[in-house]
Amino acid sequence: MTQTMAARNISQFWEWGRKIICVGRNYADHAKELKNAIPTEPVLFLKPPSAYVREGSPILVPRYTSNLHHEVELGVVIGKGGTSIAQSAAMEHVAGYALCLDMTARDIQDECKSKGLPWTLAKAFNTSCPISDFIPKERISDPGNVTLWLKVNDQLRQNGCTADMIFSIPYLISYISDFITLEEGDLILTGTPKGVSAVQEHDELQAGIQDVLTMSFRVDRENH
Ligand SMILES: O=C([O-])CC(=O)C(=O)O
Ligand SMILES: [Mg+2]
Repeated sequence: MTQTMAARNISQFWEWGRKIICVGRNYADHAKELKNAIPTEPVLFLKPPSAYVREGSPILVPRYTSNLHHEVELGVVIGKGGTSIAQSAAMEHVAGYALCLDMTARDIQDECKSKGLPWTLAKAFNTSCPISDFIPKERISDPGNVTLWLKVNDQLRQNGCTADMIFSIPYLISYISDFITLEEGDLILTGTPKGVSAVQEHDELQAGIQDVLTMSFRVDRENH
C-alpha cells in the first residue's frame, strides 16, 4: 500500500483536514437551559480541522475566556460526499461516528450573541473539538437512539439520548448538503443535550457513548 492510500484511511479522518460542521440547539432541554428559542431550522456553524484534539493531549483553555464549557455530542463521519442528498439516501453517506466535545467559550459566545457577531472565537479555537476513535457504522445500529454522557472529575454533568434531537441525522445530512457540499472525511457534530457547565485547568473529563466507547481528556491552560 502506498503512503497516500494509508493516509486516506477513514478511521483517521481527523488527519484529512476536512470540514467540521456543527449543529447548535438541537436538543430542546439544552436550548432552554441557555434561554434560547427552540429552532425551527438547524442552526449551523463551523470549526476548522485545527480544532481537533485526540486523547493523550490536553484541552487548552484559551487565554481570553473565563467560562469554558463542555458539550458532549455525537459526531457523524461522512464516508461518501454529495450535494442535495435526499433524506431517504442520507445514511448511505455515513461511514461511522465519533464521540465529540464541542468546547465553547461561553462568555465570548454571549458577547458575540449580544453584538450580533459570529461565534468563531467562542467555538473554533485550537483544541475546541476533542474526539474519540472512529466508530464504524455497524457498531451503532440506531444512531437516533444512543445515550451520551459526560463526567467532570467523576461527577456526572451530561446524560442525554440522541432520541431527543430536534432534527434527525438524515434530516441534518440532507439539510446541510443543500448549502454545503459534503465530502468524504467531513464530520457533523449533532448538538448537545442539557447539562453544559464550566471546566477549569486540571479537570479530568470523561465521556461515553452507551456501551460503545469512553474517552478522557485533561484540561490545561494555554501558556503562550
Ligand atoms: O453553543 C450552543 O449552545 C449551541 C451548540 O453548540 C449546541 O447546542 O450544541
Ligand atoms: Mg454544540
